Amino acid sequence: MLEIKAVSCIKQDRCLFDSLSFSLKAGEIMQVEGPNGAGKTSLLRIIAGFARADDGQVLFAGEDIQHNYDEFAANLLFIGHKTGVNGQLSAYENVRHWQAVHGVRDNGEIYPLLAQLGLVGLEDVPVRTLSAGQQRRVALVRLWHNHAKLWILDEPFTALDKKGVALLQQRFQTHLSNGGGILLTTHQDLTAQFAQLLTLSLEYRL
Ligand SMILES: Nc1ncnc2c1ncn2[C@@H]1O[C@H](COP(=O)(O)OP(=O)(O)OP(=O)(O)O)[C@@H](O)[C@H]1O
Repeated sequence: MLEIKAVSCIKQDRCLFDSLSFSLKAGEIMQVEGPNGAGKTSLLRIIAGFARADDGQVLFAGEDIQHNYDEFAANLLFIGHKTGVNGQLSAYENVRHWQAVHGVRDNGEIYPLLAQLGLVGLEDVPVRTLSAGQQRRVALVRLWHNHAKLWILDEPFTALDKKGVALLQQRFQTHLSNGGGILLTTHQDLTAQFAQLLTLSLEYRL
């Protein structure tokens, strides 16, 4: 699915990583770990094509993502630190917006889905008035409403309570068994839930 070939990244004259190579196959989950400032977010942004590597290549389905970025983007779901939720809109309106972007009509699934995510009674208030964990749950609705094969998630468990964490882990399992791939950063220990977890450790380099 994904192949990272000799990727390097330099920020503020500091080499965060150099000649980094690895691959992620369908059905695999990889956790990128390392101390603050090691370059985890920078790596995810390069793989998503939001930033250019100083050297190296990112391939998706055997093709450099820069050659046909639109096709890669159609297969990618990225949720970063900034969750992409519009705080002025309600949860319902946010989901409608994401659907509209993907040309999907309202098929009556939004309210049941928001209920599944524990947002009953909160569907129609501005998202900015919700708690941090509730706002995160709104952002994560996209994981239930998207057909992207590759998920790149920067700290997706942030602010979630135990039930939220379990719900998200369950969703990951379904995605993996459907042949999806997941690349994520998290301080959550996922080894018990994902026997097949791959780990990439970045060191803080001076
Ligand atoms: N756009 C940028 N311009 C300049 N420096 C940057 C930029 N983005 C990141 N950096 C620097 O690159 C380094 C790595 O940042 P990055 O956010 O990738 O780390 P991280 O491992 O995700 O950290 P954290 O665990 O704190 O989220 C930091 O020292 C940061 O200051």
